[in-house]
Amino acid sequence: MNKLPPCLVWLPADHRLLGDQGHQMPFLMLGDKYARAVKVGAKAQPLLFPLADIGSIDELLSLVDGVMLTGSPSNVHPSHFNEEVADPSLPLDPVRDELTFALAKACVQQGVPLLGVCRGFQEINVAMGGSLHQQVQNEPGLMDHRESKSAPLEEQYAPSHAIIPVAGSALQAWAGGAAEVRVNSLHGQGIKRLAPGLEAMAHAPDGVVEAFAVKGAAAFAFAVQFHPEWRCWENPFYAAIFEAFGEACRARRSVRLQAADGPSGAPA
Ligand SMILES: N[C@@H](CCC(=O)NCCCC(=O)O)C(=O)O
Repeated sequence: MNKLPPCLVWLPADHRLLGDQGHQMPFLMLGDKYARAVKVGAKAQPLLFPLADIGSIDELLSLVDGVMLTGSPSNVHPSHFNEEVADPSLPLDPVRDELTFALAKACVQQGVPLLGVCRGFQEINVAMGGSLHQQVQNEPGLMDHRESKSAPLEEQYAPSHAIIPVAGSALQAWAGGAAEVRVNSLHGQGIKRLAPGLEAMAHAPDGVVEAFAVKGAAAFAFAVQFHPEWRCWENPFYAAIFEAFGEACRARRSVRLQAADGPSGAPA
């Protein structure tokens, strides 16, 4: 029996300047924990397409079985929801914005499994017509959803607040039917207006949307504001998210390989 090719998941890179002041160079970066969660949690092969641009999206999507939009210290540029930058000291990544907005919409249109995490969650919402609070902690009645940057990483990514799953949602199933589940929280931006094509799957105690599904999506199309990639193999809730994503990607691989073999199923 022929061995199946690996299940491939595209994770778009961050664009960052690294190096000493005055000698900084542009780098393309992907957080280890995102790639590791795809490999260990989804049992798929993480993939980078350096310098991928809007024009190459369709060609590159034909090569993969899923897309994961990761978190990042950079913010979605507020011009995408018609606002000026509130705090210019916070990092941006307009190159990433341009690719991921188009990529998220292409995944939904083409039925490519899509998982968004933190910044990726925010990107999908804005790409589909929603908006963000730029600094949730400054909004009356809302919590501070940021981490303590001086704390050890284990503390930064430890559960810090509860979320309440929406009854009947996929997130409630991933949480084993729990009425609430505790998650980590490392974000300053947050959903202000949920895009019309999205439906909330969970809220924080202050009402901030913490997870959503794409309405009527042909394939897996979910996003979460928290970080389930953090040691997902140690947390059944986080693990269930990546297991479901991996299953969706393997289903896509079957369809993709059949299409590559042609209508008769024989190699084209
Ligand atoms: N910058 C946005 C998104 C926050 C985010 O993705 N945090 C994680 C950064 C580090 C990591 O990749 O885990 C915001 O502040 O809302």
